[in-house]
Amino acid sequence: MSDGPVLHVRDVRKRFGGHAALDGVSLDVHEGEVVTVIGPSGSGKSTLVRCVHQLESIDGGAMYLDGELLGYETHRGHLRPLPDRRVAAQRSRMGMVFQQFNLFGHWSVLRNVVEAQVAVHGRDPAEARAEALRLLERVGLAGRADAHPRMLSGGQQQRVAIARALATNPRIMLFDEPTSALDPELVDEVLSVVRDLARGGMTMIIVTHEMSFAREVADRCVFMEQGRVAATGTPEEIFDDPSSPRLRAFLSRFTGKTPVEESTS
Ligand SMILES: Nc1ncnc2c1ncn2[C@@H]1O[C@H](COP(=O)(O)OP(=O)(O)OP(=O)(O)O)[C@@H](O)[C@H]1O
Repeated sequence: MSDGPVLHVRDVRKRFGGHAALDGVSLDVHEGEVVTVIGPSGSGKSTLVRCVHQLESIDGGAMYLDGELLGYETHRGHLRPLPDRRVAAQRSRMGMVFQQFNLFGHWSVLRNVVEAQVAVHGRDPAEARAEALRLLERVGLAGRADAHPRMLSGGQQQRVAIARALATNPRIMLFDEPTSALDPELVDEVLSVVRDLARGGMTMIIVTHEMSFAREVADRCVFMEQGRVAATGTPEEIFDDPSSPRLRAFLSRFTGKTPVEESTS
């Protein structure tokens, strides 16, 4: 572990065909910090966390976890991609929660939370089971350990996914719109688990369209637009005193307030 940020993202670029999904994104996330990422559809929010989790390769820039370069190593003075098993090891130091839960449907809830601990971290199965039960308790699902995911509501499935992501004791949690696939009445139960993690000092990046939550839970908020970080600041700076007209216009969609027209942008 280094004294620097847990996650350091420097000038990261990602293209899909001719389109720049990330156009030079830089971001530091420090120990215990909660960073929420907001912005219009297609602005690159999901791509950013997917690149950090190495589900997408990057075309430029660099990312470091605890000072260690992600996805590449230096070999004879040149960078080369890391072998898959080392990518997997780096990935296992981050917990990712997806919009669509991505649980294994043929496994019980308990096994979903146990398996990565045993397979990736080589944890003793009995220890992994005890840890999984502790985490299921933490997300309010200790009583559903033997259920299969299809027997659970979307909100419950997402809480299992959070428990699973926590089970490998990650340095950082990455949430990619964790409530977007949920019926409105199930959103709060998931947000309250994320809120508890924030209070507990977990380092997190949360991509979300839930504006009041993005404000409430964040130490720092990032507004993305067209593959760039268009604004970053404290929740007060972003939500109460938005510096750019485009940020104001974006926020007005959620508050219903009309932004003040300005000639420059
Ligand atoms: N696998 C892919 N192949 C091609 N284009 C992609 C791919 N993934 C993302 N993109 C494009 O990259 C851009 C950024 O997408 P991304 O999903 O990161 O945006 P977002 O801000 O998360 O949007 P949303 O809020 O709708 O989820 C979009 O133009 C999108 O169409």
